[in-house]
Amino acid sequence: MSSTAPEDRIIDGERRPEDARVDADAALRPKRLSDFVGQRQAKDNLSVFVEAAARRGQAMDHVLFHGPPGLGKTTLAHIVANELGVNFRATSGPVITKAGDLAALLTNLEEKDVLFIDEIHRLSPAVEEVLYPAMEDFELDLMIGEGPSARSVKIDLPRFTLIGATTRSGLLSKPLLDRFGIPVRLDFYDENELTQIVTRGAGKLGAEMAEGGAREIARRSRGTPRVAGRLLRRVCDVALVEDAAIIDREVADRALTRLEVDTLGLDVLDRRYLRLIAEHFGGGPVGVETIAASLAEARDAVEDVIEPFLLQQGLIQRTPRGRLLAPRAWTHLGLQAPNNPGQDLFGK
Ligand SMILES: Nc1ncnc2c1ncn2[C@@H]1O[C@H](COP(=O)(O)OP(=O)(O)OP(=O)(O)O)[C@@H](O)[C@H]1O
Ligand SMILES: [Mg+2]
Repeated sequence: MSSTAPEDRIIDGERRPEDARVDADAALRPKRLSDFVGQRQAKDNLSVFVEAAARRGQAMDHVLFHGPPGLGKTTLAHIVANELGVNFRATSGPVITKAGDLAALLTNLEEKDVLFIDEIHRLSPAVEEVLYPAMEDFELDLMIGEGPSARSVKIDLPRFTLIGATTRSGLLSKPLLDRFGIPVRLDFYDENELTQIVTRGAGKLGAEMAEGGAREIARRSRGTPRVAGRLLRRVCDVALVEDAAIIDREVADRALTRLEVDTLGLDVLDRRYLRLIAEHFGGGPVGVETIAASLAEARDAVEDVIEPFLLQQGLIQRTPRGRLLAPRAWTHLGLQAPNNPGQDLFGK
């Protein structure tokens, strides 16, 4: 059995080094809310808050973007700063190791600026402590010195907007969560939205794309724009080598099949996950620890990278006793479900 590390998968939404160029590519990344496809509710809300802030002439309330990787959290953070017409300063949870690092960032902000903290669930508790009064009262409480001579000083900060992003909002402490006035959850995109994104992306890459080709790529992109962008580039490569003048459904299908991305957008690792539960655990329920160990993957990777899409697609279910294969997964694998499927479904 070939072992595909999560970071090697073409269809995982997680950011990879090769994406850096494209993610950061100013031409590909939508810059205005109106260019941003999908996430209708998030966009509607944000546009109201942006306008209200502009009318009041004040900093916008703090925003938390949460949801699976590659759905547009960083993109939206840039867009918000852009729409507000303010500076965008970016950092990330693991980079801020000391309270002083955060203090330095905060004191360098200008009035109404956006401070973006990616992977905000990875802030250390000591750094979080500094963040609370900064978010709430725009004050910095710093301890200077150590031991008996230590004293605390308060520094006023400009009113700023903190934008946090996380794939794991469950790991955020309650006090931190409570300080975000505008929590925004991003969800997987539907096929039409991704078709639009692929079509637009093909235009920017200068590729001839038929509607059927765009739709085929969209269908197999796991509801994730980053995956759509990645598949698009690979399909374009194949089309180039094949001398295909236009990318239609057949060209896209051939290319994606060659990349082992199946009709639901599942790859080798997803199918291994599903087969494992089907063939070794009779369809489940089986605990996530057991699954992770059997796949030789980290539990985090299983929960954050593999499962969200399988759950969203109704291929698996989460029960108190573990993961259970849904009827759709049996059909997709071309396997017969056991006679008493789902006997645990009703919490017996
Ligand atoms: N709605 C969208 N329309 C067009 N392109 C999009 C959209 N959302 C995301 N993208 C593109 O998908 C890629 C990933 O987006 P982004 O980096 O914002 O995701 P993310 O949610 O921050 O991911 P991560 O959790 O890994 O940080 C980028 O190339 C971005 O341009
Ligand atoms: Mg991001």
